[in-house]
Amino acid sequence: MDKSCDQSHDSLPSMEEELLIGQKEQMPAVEVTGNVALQANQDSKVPSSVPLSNSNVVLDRESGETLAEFKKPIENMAEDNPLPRQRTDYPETNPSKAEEREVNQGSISPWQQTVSPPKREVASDTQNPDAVGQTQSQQHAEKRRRNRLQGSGALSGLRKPGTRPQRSLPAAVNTSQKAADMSRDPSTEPGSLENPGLPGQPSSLSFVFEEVTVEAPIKETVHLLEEHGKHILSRTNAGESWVMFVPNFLQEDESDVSFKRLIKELNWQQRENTTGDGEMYTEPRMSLWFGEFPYTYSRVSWNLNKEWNEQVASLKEKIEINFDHKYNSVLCNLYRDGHDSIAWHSDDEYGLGKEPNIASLSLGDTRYFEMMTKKHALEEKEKYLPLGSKLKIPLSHGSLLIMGGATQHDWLHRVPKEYHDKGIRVNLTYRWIIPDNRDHVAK
Ligand SMILES: O=C(O)CCC(=O)C(=O)O
Ligand SMILES: [Fe+2]
Repeated sequence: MDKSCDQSHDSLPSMEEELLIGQKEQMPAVEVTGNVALQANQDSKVPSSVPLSNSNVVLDRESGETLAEFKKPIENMAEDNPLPRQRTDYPETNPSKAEEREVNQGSISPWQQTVSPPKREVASDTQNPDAVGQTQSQQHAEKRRRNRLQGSGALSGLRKPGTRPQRSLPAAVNTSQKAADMSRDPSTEPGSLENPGLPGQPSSLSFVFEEVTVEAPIKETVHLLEEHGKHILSRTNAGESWVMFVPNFLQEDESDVSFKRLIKELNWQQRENTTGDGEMYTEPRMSLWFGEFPYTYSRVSWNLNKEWNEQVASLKEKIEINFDHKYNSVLCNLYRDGHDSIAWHSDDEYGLGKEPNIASLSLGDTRYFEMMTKKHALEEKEKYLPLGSKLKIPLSHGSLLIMGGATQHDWLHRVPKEYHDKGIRVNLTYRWIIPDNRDHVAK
């Protein structure tokens, strides 16, 4: 266990709402431009057939030097990888296929349950056999009672802590338009209890209601974590989950130099991956692996790469000295702009051991790192953060985030796409591959 982490205070994360999140732009002195094609063609230095408009060129603002050029395959950039990099070590914690898709499409918790609405309901008390013999006020009271019961029944027992309640709102539908549709469903055939109109025709007196499940306009609870220090997230049967956040781990000038060097010197690659259904997709980011062992996550494998880049190695040493923890490998990620992302996953490969310690150093534009508890952890009793809520950590230029304890077992994390101007961001996630487990890195 990381000694320096044990020494630090176990403070709760800030409970501020998302509204308080402020963008602290810390743009290093580099410039990304997509207009080089135009300039190049005007200068006639580049053959016009070269499709440069599909690329980002990174310029050093001070020297004007080109640091790197990244191709942007727009057709692949539009979508995030369709499935998260979900590992299979702990199958009971994995969201189902359908849930995984939801996770990638939006901010719905993967364990959120959908309330199946009853197909149709008749909302006309005047046609209701139960209403016969009742006075008008009795009928109104009965109607209110039914509505109350119906309202509570729609959600009872189905919603788990932390999920957004789904409200079933009745939506009036045109009965004549729906007549053909209704005749296919015996329970809504006119004349049945559900639809007391005459057989063969919809009742002119009754309104046919269709229950539509809509997202309740209730904001998901999002906690912003931006305070320096160790934060205990949860305690479950698997143990304590914690993160250590050091917003200014590197000085500004050290961050700037590292950022430029990493962009320029690393042989960044955009990898192809495969979904659980066997569909190929291009990862929406660039990456590179350094380590004395090969590494496999999802269905992407990296060969061992012992030729450590000098800057990546010296940053590793700096973290090791400060936090008394050793790392023997690193997955480097480069997010070209806000369209690049990494989907919900946990770094829980067997080769990383039971309680992986992962040190994540960020350089360049600030991106939000989001965390949420896995399904199984929701059932646990002891907790600090309300399980099911989401955590947002602004990973800024020079910041360090260490994840430890049961975090990979009980929590998922991602860097979502952002649909406003975002510059390049480099992230180095240092890990320790247990030599004895190295042959089982792939699952
Ligand atoms: O870019 C980041 O901050 C996260 C990267 C990550 O989660 C990973 O490489 O496993
Ligand atoms: Fe990760």
